[in-house]
Amino acid sequence: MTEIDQETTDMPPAAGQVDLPRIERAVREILEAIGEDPDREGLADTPKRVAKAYAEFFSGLHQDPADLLSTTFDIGHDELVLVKDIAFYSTCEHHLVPFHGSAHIGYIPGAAGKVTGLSKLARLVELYARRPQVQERLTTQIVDALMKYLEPRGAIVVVECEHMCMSMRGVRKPGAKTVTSAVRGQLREPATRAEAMSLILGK
Ligand SMILES: Nc1nc2c(ncn2[C@@H]2O[C@H](COP(=O)(O)OP(=O)(O)OP(=O)(O)O)[C@@H](O)[C@H]2O)c(=O)[nH]1
Ligand SMILES: [Zn+2]
Repeated sequence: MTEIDQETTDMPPAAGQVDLPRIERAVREILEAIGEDPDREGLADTPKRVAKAYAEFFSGLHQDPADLLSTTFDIGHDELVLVKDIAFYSTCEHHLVPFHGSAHIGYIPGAAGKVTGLSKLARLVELYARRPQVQERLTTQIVDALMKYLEPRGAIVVVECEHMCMSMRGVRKPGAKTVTSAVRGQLREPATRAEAMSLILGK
């Protein structure tokens, strides 16, 4: 059980703990409900494994973007910074199955000149991906965190994903890609936005 300080974070409410034994009990219950024998050899350790996996899949609930983005530096760069093709896995909050793809993140540093380490942008994607999610919220949470902590002139986030809930079940359309974008500040201006989009989409 991991406790966190909710006061100082902008994490969702009730995100304070992962109760591994409770997940184990629930997984055992699901195995029985689908007509399996949770005590057969191959499944004996499965509830434990799933509990550990879930703690990992949802670890972003217990992380605060402030911890990632509060260390910034000024390197006198006031043009677009773009990191593209940040691969990630997330979990669809409707079906609890994966969706996965790439995020592309760009921002134009603001008057304060705040620039963050490039890896922090990838960590920011992980932080929001490792929660029960929908792609639209993931996209806006990333861009809003950039705006809040880096105070840039503008920011853009484009996310492209395949959703397993559309591939392996339901409508069963493997390969269908969902693209979402969120754009803030100066990057909303047509010329700047077009430049960023052409850099993102020019593979
Ligand atoms: N907008 C959005 N929809 C999503 C996302 N992930 C899954 N969905 C959709 O959420 C919807 C849930 O629809 P429901 O009708 O409540 O659930 P369902 O009966 O399982 O739907 P089907 O997938 O059509 O079988 C589905 O259309 C999913 O494709 C996402 O990230 N964003
Ligand atoms: Zn889904």
